[in-house]
Amino acid sequence: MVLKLEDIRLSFDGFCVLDNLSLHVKAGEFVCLLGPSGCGKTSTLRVCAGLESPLSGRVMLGDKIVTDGTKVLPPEKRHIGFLFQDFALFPHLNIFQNVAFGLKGYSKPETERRVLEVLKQVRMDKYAHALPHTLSGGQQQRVALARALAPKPGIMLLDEPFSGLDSGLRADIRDETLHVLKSTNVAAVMVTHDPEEAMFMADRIVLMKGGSIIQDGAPHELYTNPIDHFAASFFGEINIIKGVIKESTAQTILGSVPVSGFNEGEIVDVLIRPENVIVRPRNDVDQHFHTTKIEAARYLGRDSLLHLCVEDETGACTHLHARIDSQLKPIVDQNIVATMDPARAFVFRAC
Ligand SMILES: Nc1ncnc2c1ncn2[C@@H]1O[C@H](COP(=O)(O)OP(=O)(O)OP(=O)(O)O)[C@@H](O)[C@H]1O
Repeated sequence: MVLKLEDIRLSFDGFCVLDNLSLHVKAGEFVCLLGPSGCGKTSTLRVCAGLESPLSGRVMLGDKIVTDGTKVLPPEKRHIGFLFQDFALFPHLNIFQNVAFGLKGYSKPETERRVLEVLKQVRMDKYAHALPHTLSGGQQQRVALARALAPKPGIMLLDEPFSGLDSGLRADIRDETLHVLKSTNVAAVMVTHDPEEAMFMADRIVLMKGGSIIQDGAPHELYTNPIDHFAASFFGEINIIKGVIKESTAQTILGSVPVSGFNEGEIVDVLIRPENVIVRPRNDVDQHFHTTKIEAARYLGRDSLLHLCVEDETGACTHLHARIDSQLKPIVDQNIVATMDPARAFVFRAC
């Protein structure tokens, strides 16, 4: 393991911010800390960096203990690379000097070789003599990445590094950052509150809430096998409908889902992603399906969003969202049949 956090407890003014948090990161692994604002992502990163003293717990970098309770090795002695939202380049130093700044104990020729090597890696070697203010935001972020990587850190810590960039540039820079980090095989821990960004970047996502880790796994595990309502709904909009347990299935207005561990007759929540609501035109043999109408259809580019009204036996309408291929042309008011793939639905105790 490159990084180990064990049972970290951190509080500010008596308010618990990290509650016995443990996290292990392997060599070359890209881990994203994901969660809503205030859940403790940045605090976790700051504990890794040595910028916070936890009440208890331990941090190890490789086999070295760098935080043991309140004994904290300072950040500059940890051999860690940092990349933050504000690039924090020194305005009076040119790009070469900015990157060379963190290289301690290198001879002059070694410094020159290493600086040009990392600038080349981020495609900024042509700008070695430029001053930071003459570069675009994306170029400055690439220089900041080169500066962080120059001393060959054991691990990189990234705190929302792309959030200051506009959306087109952000996509390019995060793609490039991922490839550069992967090519150097450095382990990385990145904070983000954007689930799409986490899925794009991460080998592993650590989902946090209220100072604790809720779920930890590969992006597809969190998306396809969420542990609870919060984890399921964090990765985008989700339909929540009621189900009744009958003979080991949750029976819903969109069909039944096989389950175990619930009591007969129990009311449960069934969570269905809009892309898992399947619609087709109603025909004569469909009497046993609930009456469903398309109330509105919105073209979103790659897919279309349908607002559906599914009527139950009493005529009450359940409003659901479905995402379908935008090539299909839905007709508003059309009578349809709505079902789902039960293997992609999530059943939880009603809350
Ligand atoms: N220096 C501090 N003093 C007091 N409270 C703090 C301090 N730093 C963080 N907190 C509090 O700790 C909690 C966790 O903050 P943290 O910045 O780690 O959350 P976060 O998940 O990174 O949020 P965001 O996505 O908004 O940055 C918040 O309630 C925050 O107000």
